[in-house]
Amino acid sequence: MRLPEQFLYKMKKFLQDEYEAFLASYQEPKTQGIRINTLKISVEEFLKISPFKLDPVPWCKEGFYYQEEDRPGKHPYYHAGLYYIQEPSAMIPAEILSPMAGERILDACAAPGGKTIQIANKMNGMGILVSNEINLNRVKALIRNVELFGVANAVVTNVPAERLLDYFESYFDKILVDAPCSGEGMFRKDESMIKSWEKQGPEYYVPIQAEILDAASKMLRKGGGVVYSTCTFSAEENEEVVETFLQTHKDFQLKSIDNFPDQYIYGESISKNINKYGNLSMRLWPHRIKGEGHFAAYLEKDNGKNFVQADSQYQKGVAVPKEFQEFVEKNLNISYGGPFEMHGEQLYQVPKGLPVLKGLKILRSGLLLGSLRKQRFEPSQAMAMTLKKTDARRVVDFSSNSPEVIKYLKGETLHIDGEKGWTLVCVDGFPLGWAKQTGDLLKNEYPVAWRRLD
Ligand SMILES: C[S@@+](CC[C@H](N)C(=O)[O-])C[C@H]1O[C@@H](n2cnc3c(N)ncnc32)[C@H](O)[C@@H]1O
Repeated sequence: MRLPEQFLYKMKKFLQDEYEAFLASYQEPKTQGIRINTLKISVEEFLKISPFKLDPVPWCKEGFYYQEEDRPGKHPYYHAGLYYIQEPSAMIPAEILSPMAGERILDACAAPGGKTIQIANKMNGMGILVSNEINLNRVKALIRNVELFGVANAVVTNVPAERLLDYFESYFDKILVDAPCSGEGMFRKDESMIKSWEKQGPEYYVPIQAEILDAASKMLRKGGGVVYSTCTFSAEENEEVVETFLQTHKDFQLKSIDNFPDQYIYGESISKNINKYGNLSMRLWPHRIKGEGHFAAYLEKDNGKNFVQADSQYQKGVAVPKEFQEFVEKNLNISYGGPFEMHGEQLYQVPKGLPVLKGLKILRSGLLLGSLRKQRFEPSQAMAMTLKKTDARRVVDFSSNSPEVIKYLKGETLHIDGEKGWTLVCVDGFPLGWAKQTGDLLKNEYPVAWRRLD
């Protein structure tokens, strides 16, 4: 791997006696991890059925390293949303943010969604999660992940994070700014990042990072907190962004990050080499830990106002459509409470307490339940992925090593007898998607875009 000269020069100056160890880390294989999706299964239960040998990630109790030869993305449990594949050091920002059930959280730069899913796990379906991404292609991956991992309380928006300020001033309890960055911590994982760094290095990203962080500061309520994180090593994009922010935002202070062992997080020799904020922020270095590297800092707002909005201004829902009611009565063992919204022919269950979002580019307004077509309700894949096996009246449950499960994931029709109607297809008790039973055929309703090709 050919690392840019200018990058190496800066790292040598920065890391001093740790530089050689840092450089040697590029000879090591990249680290790979999964994080258990606790919206679907507890860590303890997953460990009982795990098809992989797993070693714990020290800073995230749901995170585990897997072995190089394993392919977790191919296993049916991945398609059931039981775990997210995530680089282990990328698990740290959401741990520091520490979102809780019932809070209002913004993930300002969210695609492809690893941290959004982690935040949603911690919120356990309660509260409001706004997941925003500027890039239309990347936001598609974000939506897919929100749906695959069974997140029901996320509103997915597709605007520059700064634009959200028009709608959410002083609204959020916590915000994650996992900022676009020069990606120096990605070189080992993805060599194409080296070329991109050569075109757009730290100086390109600093003003963008500052602007997003400034907008985030105004969307936070009094007493709220923003975690600023990057997957790059340059001090310009990390401690210096934080320092400039604190100089211009006197109502914020850096909160020390506790509960994480410092000796392998930043270390004496490095922190004395950066500004006074170095000691309060967190650095994961690839030569000190098993991970590709990350930066995170928690900025707390000790002033400002709380979001107050008259009830009349809250979004108005629609009455529950009778086609949906009929679907629920015929096919499910559960019921749904509102508020509901219709967008075109799509029916959503929206999280309670959103402000009026007229004019905002929203791609998902909470849980997409399905579509009303020709006076019939068709349930969505997103809905299937939020259900439990026991929630559906008709279920076909395959074992993870049965050939049928792969056939289903490839979109094939299956020859199976059963009671006519919508049927939830599961693997070892975990939903994968819908099928329609007609006579001795199970007609596949797994979305075309999700189907396995191999
Ligand atoms: C480091 S990545 C986010 C990774 C994501 N948090 C995760 O865990 O999967 C940064 C993202 O910010 C997006 N981005 C860049 N500028 C933005 C802006 N002004 N507002 C919102 N998102 C932005 C990029 O397209 C990119 O997807």
